[in-house]
Amino acid sequence: MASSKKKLQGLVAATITPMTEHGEINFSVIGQYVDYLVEKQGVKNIFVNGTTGEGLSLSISERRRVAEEWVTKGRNKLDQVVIHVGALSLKESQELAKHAAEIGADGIAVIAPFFLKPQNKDDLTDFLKEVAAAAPAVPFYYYHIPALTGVKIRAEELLEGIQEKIPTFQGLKFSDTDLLDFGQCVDQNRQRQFAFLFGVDEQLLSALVMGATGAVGSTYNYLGKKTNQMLEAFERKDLSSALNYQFCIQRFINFVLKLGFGVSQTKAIMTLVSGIPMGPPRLPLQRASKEFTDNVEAKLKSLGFLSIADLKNVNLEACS
Ligand SMILES: CC(=O)N[C@H](C=O)[C@@H](O)[C@H](O)[C@H](O)CO
Ligand SMILES: CC(=O)C(=O)O
Repeated sequence: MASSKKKLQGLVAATITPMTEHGEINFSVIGQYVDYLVEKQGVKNIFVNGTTGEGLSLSISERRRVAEEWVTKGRNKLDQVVIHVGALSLKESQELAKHAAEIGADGIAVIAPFFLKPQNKDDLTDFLKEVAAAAPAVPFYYYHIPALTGVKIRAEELLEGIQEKIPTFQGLKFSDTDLLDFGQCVDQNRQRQFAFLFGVDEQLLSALVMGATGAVGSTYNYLGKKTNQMLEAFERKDLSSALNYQFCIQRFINFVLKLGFGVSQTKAIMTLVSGIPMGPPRLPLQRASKEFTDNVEAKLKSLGFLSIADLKNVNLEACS
């Protein structure tokens, strides 16, 4: 087990859950997937069973087995493995939190319950506190993703006094475009050693300026290397290069967003770029179309994200 005390920083890939053509989890490629992230993308942290991993579409027993496989295959290769253990049922969430602790995960994260919803900050804190208490030695992260949960309680408000309620509270994964809220999370907690992990990949540079300490996202599976270049440029205060990288990443994300982008498309893109079969998503999601994949392939090549050796008649707009 990696040390749980060190701060989670840099890029964190939100892992895809690979599936077979029959919709079963394809555990056999997870080892390869770890090596790909580390060796080809320079990404050494992962966020398992979240949005991209279709965590809420898996059964509890599947979620346990997926978490185990990532922890096992990531041993001595990855820096940190964070498991998303959010669920609608507090009991299930606690079971998953306890399990994550048993298998030696480096952190757990929880979204707001999104069917019967918490009405205010105190309701949400009470829920999170009970989950965190099931894994009292594991760093705890709140996963703020209001567009998907429909729970719009501001993160800045939630963070106020949270360490008194949740002693293991370690940070926030902020998947929203409200940079006022994000900035205030950072500003009001400067004395604390929280991790502020931004989750909107196309806007990461703005969040770095606001004080993000790292980022969790789906695109770091295949744009990790490019995004790491942006982080390095930002680190050495070369903002003009950092902006070039961000614009380059934006050109790609903007392109796929217009085509219709979500978890299914992430699976298709990762299959294309890594060569590791991610398989189809699970219902209610439908597999990405062949047309989408073809379009993306051409775009990736024109941006220089994929080899152009076998591509003809492409208008190159490669990013340096
Ligand atoms: C809603 C969603 O899945 N957000 C992801 C993580 O939070 C991001 O990584 C996005 O996929 C990415 O920023 C592209 O919009
Ligand atoms: C993107 C992200 O963080 C997730 O898949 O949960």
